Amino acid sequence: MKIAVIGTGAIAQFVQRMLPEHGHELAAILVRPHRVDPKSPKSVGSVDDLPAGIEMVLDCAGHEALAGLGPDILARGLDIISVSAGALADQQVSDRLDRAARKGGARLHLASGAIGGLDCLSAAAVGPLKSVTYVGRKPPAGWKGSLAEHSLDLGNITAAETHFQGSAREAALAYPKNANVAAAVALAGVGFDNTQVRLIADPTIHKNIHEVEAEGDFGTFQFRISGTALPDNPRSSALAAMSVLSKLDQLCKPIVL
Ligand SMILES: NC(=O)C1=CN([C@@H]2O[C@H](COP(=O)(O)OP(=O)(O)OC[C@H]3O[C@@H](n4cnc5c(N)ncnc54)[C@H](OP(=O)(O)O)[C@@H]3O)[C@@H](O)[C@H]2O)C=CC1
Ligand SMILES: O=C([O-])CC(=O)C(=O)O
Repeated sequence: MKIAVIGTGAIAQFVQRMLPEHGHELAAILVRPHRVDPKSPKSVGSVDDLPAGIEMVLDCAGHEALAGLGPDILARGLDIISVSAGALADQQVSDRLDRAARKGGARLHLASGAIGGLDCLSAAAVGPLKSVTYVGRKPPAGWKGSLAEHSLDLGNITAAETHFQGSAREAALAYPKNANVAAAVALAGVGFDNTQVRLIADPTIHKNIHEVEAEGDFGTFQFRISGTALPDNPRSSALAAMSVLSKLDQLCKPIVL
């Protein structure tokens, strides 16, 4: 496929690097207008400047990019694969994306991101589900630049500290760079308002640990992943970048899991 990637950060760089190996062509890199690289013909500063023939847009940039650029892209009939599930916690953003996708006959595909087990949760939700809880635990550096800094001295904590407890909607809105997993779990399971979330800064760990527990007519479910962060961003797990490519692969296959 001929691909446009939004962003040039840790996830975007990983995805851009891997595209040829997965049989795709990186045709454009969509950045903020003032970030356009005059030395790179692929660098564009607006949806209008995307070259003809793009078949898929990969949002590797976060909530602001999906909320700001997503509707225009979808309304033009272009599908998006996005890492920014948490942006949908804002009902207005979600409605705008939904309307644009219907108008353009396009689809917004949410990458599973740094978590797994979403297939099990969404099947179990048919049951229905009784409860879903998600606990996100990262080393202090993984919470830099987030709301955690308001309640914790991240550089000096010596034991695990909870800095957020509430619904997935509150988590996703308050932690746009850290709680997309909470949003994905919510969307697969019992929704933004009924998913209970706890976020923890833990100086004793070196991985991003995500745990989900669910209960319902299907039985019980426990999921735990200990994810390696991307070298360029301790906030983001490598699996989140990998999940963009695996979603892209799935969309290209005649037989899908
Ligand atoms: N689903 C999941 O499990 C996960 C999701 N994420 C989401 O992915 C996002 C990106 O992660 P990561 O790559 O590590 O972050 P980085 O901070 O390394 O990179 C973010 C990139 O996105 C660009 N960007 C942000 N907003 C816009 C915009 N409106 N238009 C164009 N470009 C934009 C930034 O450009 P600039 O420098 O100009 O701001 C930068 O190039 C996170 O913010 C988070 O929301 C992250 C981890 C896991
Ligand atoms: O990358 C991770 O481990 C999780 C993350 O940032 C998110 O959920 O937004």
